[in-house]
Amino acid sequence: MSDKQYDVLVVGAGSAGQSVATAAARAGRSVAMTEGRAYGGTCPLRGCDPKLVLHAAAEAVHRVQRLSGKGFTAAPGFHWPDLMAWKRSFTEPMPEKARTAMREAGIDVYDDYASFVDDHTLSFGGVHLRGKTIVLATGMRPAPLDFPGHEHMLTSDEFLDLEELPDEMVVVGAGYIGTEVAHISHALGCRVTVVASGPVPLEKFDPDLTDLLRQADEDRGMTYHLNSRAVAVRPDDGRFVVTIEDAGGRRTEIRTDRVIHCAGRVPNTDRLNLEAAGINTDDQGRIKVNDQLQTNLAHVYAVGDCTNVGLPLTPVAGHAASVLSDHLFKVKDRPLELHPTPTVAFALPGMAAVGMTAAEAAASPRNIGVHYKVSTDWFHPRHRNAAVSAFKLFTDDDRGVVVGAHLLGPDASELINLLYVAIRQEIPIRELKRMVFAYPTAASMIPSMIDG
Ligand SMILES: NC(=O)c1ccc[n+]([C@@H]2O[C@H](COP(=O)([O-])OP(=O)(O)OC[C@H]3O[C@@H](n4cnc5c(N)ncnc54)[C@H](O)[C@@H]3O)[C@@H](O)[C@H]2O)c1
Repeated sequence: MSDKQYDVLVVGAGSAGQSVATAAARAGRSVAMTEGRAYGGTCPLRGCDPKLVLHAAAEAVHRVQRLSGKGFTAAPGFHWPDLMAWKRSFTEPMPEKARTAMREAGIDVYDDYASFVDDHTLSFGGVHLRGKTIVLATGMRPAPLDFPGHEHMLTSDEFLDLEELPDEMVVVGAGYIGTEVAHISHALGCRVTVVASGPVPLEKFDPDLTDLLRQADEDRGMTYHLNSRAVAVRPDDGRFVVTIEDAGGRRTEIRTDRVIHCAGRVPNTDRLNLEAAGINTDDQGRIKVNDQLQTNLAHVYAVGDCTNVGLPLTPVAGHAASVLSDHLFKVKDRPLELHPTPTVAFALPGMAAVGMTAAEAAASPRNIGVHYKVSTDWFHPRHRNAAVSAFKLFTDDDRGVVVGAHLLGPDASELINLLYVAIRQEIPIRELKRMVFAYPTAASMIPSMIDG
């Protein structure tokens, strides 16, 4: 028996949930939404925004460090608590702002975790609410770990709230989050050891570029333990000892101030009681949806990081939410357009990729050209005395277009967007080579990136 019925129930007030809820309200639907944590979700509170505030500071210091002896005579003074206060000026207003925006849009807002009672009914905030349509946008969180002492580690969320930057830290995991935490912390003065489960950091990026990044990191004093996993953590006189194990089973102990858990994330689906509704998930617990973001139940949709569609990235969630809103509120049906999706790891320097990967190029039956160069001595990186710069482009030589781009170096995070446009719009290579870009910018390297 439900207390009230709505046209649309939205679970999760991150960017995807807010976007669909607002579109529903604008379309005249009655809407209730609920959020178990603070309104706003990962990107503005525990992800992109606070990370970028820290990264901007780290990048500034890093650039000065690279120019030491080339005009700079001293490292800039740096005070972590001031940076945290600056970060909080972004994060702290967000929950109230987001919650108020939802209420002003006419949405009934709740602050609780929702769980299914039956396929049309959710329980939250002490009530049972029935939705004609239900949208799940619950996001992800740091994966629970099971090795002894894992509770002594700080999650990446907690790293973003540290009151003091430790002198030393061990970063467990070298995906996007581990790499970003490691680079930010190292640039700002922390001695960093990275425990990477694979042969390179950032395994989802191009292996040649990730190896170059690792070499540059080691040259400036970061320590990597590759093909290794953290298997235990124990407190030790105000510090911590991490036990790591390599692929051959050899164990090493590392003593450090803080241990940061960057060992993966899981979808927030376990509290939803999906079984009560009979909603299917994949083997990683992500909600299975079709290309209209519909689950196996016709009236239940899911969007964003909690689904099995697209990379767990903010712009992907934003695009999916907009496609779903148009579909649900009958503006128009349009396809998800997620290929290619540009992606950036905010390392120092940045790593970015879009389109065909090396593995896909090797397996492709097409005539694929590979244009790989270490470009550290090209003008743009050299002006900045970058430690490393490199690119790898894949071209479809029958069609004369770029199909994949992989970048490491200063301004990679911006340059990748131009290459995304080139790939998505299938701009002929002969056109790209004729374009006159502003000089000396990162973009001005594009015509020279493709041989021939
Ligand atoms: N800049 C960005 O766009 C950005 C930033 C952060 C996160 N994200 C998104 O969030 C997702 C999650 O990122 P992530 O970095 O948390 O996860 P990830 O899965 O990319 O990396 C986690 C790594 O930790 C390793 N690992 C697991 N247990 C370990 C252990 N005991 N010891 C050592 N290593 C261990 C895993 O093998 C994996 O390589 C990414 O796929 C990305 O899409 C994107």
